[in-house]
Amino acid sequence: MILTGPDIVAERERGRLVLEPFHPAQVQPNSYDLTLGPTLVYYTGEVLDTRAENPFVEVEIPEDGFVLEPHRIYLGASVEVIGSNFYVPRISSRSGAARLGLFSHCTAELIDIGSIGQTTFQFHTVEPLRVYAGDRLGQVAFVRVQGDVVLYDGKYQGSRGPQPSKIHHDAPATAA
Ligand SMILES: Nc1ccn([C@H]2C[C@H](O)[C@@H](COP(=O)(O)OP(=O)(O)OP(=O)(O)O)O2)c(=O)n1
Repeated sequence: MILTGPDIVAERERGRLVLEPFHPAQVQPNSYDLTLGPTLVYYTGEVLDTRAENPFVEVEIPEDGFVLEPHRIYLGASVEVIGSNFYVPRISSRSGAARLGLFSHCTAELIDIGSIGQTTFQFHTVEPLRVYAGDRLGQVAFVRVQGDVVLYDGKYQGSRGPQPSKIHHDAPATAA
């Protein structure tokens, strides 16, 4: 089950979920709009590698916007710090952005219960698309859980700004 907008407001007031900064205008019927922060990160290597640190550059989005190009992944961050020890936040594009061909995450939509931070958008665009810092491109919904809760304590805890992949830090899988 997904919290309604009024329940998101009430649960935030009870301290059961984090949405900071909070603006009532960003509350939607069953989600909260997420805003693009001022920086974007993209990788510079020709081939990305799951077992190595991938070089990247960080750019400030100019006042007149930054054009996202297809065939590239851009990492951005939500202005909002989000999370909950009681619900699972789930992020997605706002429909208005999706209607322009913008994917705001690259299949990583689930935020772990107990993970509190600025969400990393993984932007992928179908056509060249100009975006601006402050655009409300994403949204977060809060899903009720069932079962015992184990709070997240992973490598992206407390994220601020766009976070490149840290998958190369994973311990190698042991042979079966
Ligand atoms: N679009 C997303 C998806 C996830 N996260 C953050 C919150 C999640 O709680 C954390 C970890 O997500 P996953 O468990 O999906 O990622 P990994 O398994 O790679 O990381 P870990 O090993 O830390 O669990 O990353 C994020 O900021 N933005």
